[in-house]
Amino acid sequence: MNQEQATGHPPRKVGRHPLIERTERATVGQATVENPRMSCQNVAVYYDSKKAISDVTLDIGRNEVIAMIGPSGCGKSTFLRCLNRMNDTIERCVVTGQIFMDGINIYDRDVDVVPLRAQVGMVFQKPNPFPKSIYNNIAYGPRIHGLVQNRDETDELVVSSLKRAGLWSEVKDRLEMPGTSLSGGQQQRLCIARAIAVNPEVILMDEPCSSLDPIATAIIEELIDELKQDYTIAIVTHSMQQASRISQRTAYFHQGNLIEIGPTDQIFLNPLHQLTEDYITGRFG
Ligand SMILES: Nc1ncnc2c1ncn2[C@@H]1O[C@H](COP(=O)(O)OP(=O)(O)OP(=O)(O)O)[C@@H](O)[C@H]1O
Repeated sequence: MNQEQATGHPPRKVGRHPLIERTERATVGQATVENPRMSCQNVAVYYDSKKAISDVTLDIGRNEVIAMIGPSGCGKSTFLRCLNRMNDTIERCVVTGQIFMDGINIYDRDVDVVPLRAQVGMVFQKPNPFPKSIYNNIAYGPRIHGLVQNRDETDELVVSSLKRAGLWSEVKDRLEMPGTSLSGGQQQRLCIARAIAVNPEVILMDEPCSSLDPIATAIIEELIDELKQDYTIAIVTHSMQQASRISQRTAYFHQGNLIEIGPTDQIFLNPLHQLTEDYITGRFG
């Protein structure tokens, strides 16, 4: 009698135990998509001689929310920071491989990281408004990048960015107040509005709700769902419930390897890899 006959279930495609698969590098699932927004090829990251990310090949689709999940220290944030070269700001961090966007490898020597980081914006774990007014938190980036020429254009962009981030009605009467005077959830939406104001194509979010209460979290999740109509969003989250609520694809990382990538429903309901299953069922992590 074979396994399927014995158990009523088809055999797992990758069934060996995680502890004897430590050296396995191949990603299971569909890493490529048609017409990707970004395409990562054999990306590895080192902090000094320590390898934090090994050979990740993964497409980021257009207008999708892609979630990065995995146990603490598996490299989710490190990988996310590769997508807009934020790792360049970390001393002794070296990134190898290629990440293509609009046919250009963003790691090419002549790529200017300033416009890249506008095109691929970032929202951090802890809201980090500038020590400026709500208005100037939004206006600063567009002025620096030459996206606005006068006060009327700036006003218009500030209003539209705050509206898109779902914050306008809450702040329209206090635009001159410091950004830091807002609640944590409002500050995080201000940071999202700030990212939106410089006309990004991709928004990276590194655990954007981890410091927020459930109500503020629900508002941000709703916002992410709306924003995907116009942007691609890559989000690192510790919350599997959050990943399943908001993302269309999920990438599971383990010890610096991209173990599995696939449609979010499949990852949570019918993962292909034993390591993914162990993580989502709470066996470790
Ligand atoms: N600036 C740094 N210098 C040296 N090592 C680092 C640095 N940042 C991260 N690392 C190491 O790289 C590995 C991956 O870390 P990373 O923060 O990317 O993981 P993570 O999955 O996002 O973790 P967490 O879920 O806990 O935030 C870890 O071993 C970590 O200690």
